[in-house]
Amino acid sequence: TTQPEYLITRDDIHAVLSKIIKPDDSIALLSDFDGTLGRICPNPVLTAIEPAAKDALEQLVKRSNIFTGIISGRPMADLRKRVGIDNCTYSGNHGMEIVFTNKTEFHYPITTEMYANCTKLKSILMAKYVTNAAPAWVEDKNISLVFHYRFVPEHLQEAMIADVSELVRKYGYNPVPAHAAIEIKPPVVWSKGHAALLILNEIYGSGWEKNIRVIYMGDDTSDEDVMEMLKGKATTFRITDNPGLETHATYRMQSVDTAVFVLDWLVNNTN
Ligand SMILES: O=P(O)(O)OC[C@H]1O[C@H](O[C@H]2O[C@H](CO)[C@@H](O)[C@H](O)[C@H]2O)[C@H](O)[C@@H](O)[C@@H]1O
Repeated sequence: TTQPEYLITRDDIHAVLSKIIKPDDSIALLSDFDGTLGRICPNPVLTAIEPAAKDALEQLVKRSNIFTGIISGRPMADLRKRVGIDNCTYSGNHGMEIVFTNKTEFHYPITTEMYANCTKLKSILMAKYVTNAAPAWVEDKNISLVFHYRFVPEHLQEAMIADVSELVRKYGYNPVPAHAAIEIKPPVVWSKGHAALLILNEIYGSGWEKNIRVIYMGDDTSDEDVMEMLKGKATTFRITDNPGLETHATYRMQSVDTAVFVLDWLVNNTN
């Protein structure tokens, strides 16, 4: 299938943005965090928001015609701390947790059985795969897990991914590929895409797609849910260094630097 345009240069991005956004438009800027506003690094505790992204966001949150929201796989509290900007809506755990600027919170209901399975799954994964020989590790996000395998020798990774995915499915959870990791999500019909729609409906009311310009940027498989669900209602950018990657996004672009360029463009070209 034909894939969307791969925007390489700043001129490419400028040309696209100036076509879709006029200075006085009402804009909803939604973004992913890791790999979009902060660079992917070996350990999630080391990730910080790119200083230029923070500078731009700090200016954008003050604009009355711009709404900003960040939707991440990280737990909400961790995300909020790492971004560190007030007047921004935060959604964590792949959309299952949301906190609006007026402090209203949304939590997708997780059953006791799901919590119990998550705990069981964690201890089985730890016992089976977190060894000196295969230094994988499990990130516990309370209602979801991440199995990180970056430091597992490459020749062991493929079989390990298959085994872990099978085990996750056995416990009714969903394994989703991520950067050197498997995101382990609870069996619920709720994604970053559902969170994006909930946020937009909450902020603007139904029918927002007629008069709000929505932008979404993200770099991972879980961001594809937003790109698919907002098709025709938003302009979405998939960040990837793989020119052959298939995506639901409107455009593809290369890196955190290009995401920062989008933020700076909004600062300089909107009122
Ligand atoms: O939805 P996001 O904001 O993109 O968060 C997705 C996951 O990000 C983190 O893991 C990823 O980034 C780490 C830091 O760069 C990297 O070490 C890891 O390999 C990546 O998978 C985070 O640890 C997860 O909880 C998030 O779900």
